[in-house]
Amino acid sequence: MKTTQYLAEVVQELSQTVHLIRDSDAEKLINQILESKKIFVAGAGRSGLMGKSFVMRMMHMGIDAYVVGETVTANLEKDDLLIIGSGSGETKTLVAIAEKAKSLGGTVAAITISPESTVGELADIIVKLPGVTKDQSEGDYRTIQPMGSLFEQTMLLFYDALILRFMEKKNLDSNKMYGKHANLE
Ligand SMILES: O=C([C@H](O)CO)[C@H](O)[C@H](O)COP(=O)(O)O
Repeated sequence: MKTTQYLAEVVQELSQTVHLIRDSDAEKLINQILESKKIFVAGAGRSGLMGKSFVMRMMHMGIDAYVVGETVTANLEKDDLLIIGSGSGETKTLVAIAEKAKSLGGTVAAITISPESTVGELADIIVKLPGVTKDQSEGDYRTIQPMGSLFEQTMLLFYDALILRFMEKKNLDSNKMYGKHANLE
């Protein structure tokens, strides 16, 4: 098959996953972000890369947001929210980070394929995304893509959709947000 035919298949998979996400879950997450003082986003590997792009856009909206593990990341306190993006919900470093956040009195949200996973069990808010886990052992969705690619792509687009919902709620537009874009690049 040609590369563009594969691309069309990927887009087709993504257009189907959209309908399997519950808006009520997304709205709970949005409201919690709006109520929280600081927002932390954690994820490993590719799931972590998607989280980084979400933090960047939150920063553009004026939200006090951090990527867990960066040199300049602030301390998590009681009124803060930790968002963990993990397909499996079993990545060891993320389990430890979720436990630590809970012990500090923070709220934990999980974006995952597996609400019944360890991270899912620790979370106060869960957004279940369709896909299959990286070992392809869990998930109720079939994909032509390797490992957790479908989940990771869905998560990136879900994060971008959350940003649009925020922009609507906070009456922001791209021009206002661009004023906060890095200019030393
Ligand atoms: O990097 C990853 C991998 O390439 C899977 O497709 C994963 O995102 C990383 O290993 C984290 O896994 P999860 O916590 O299960 O998302």
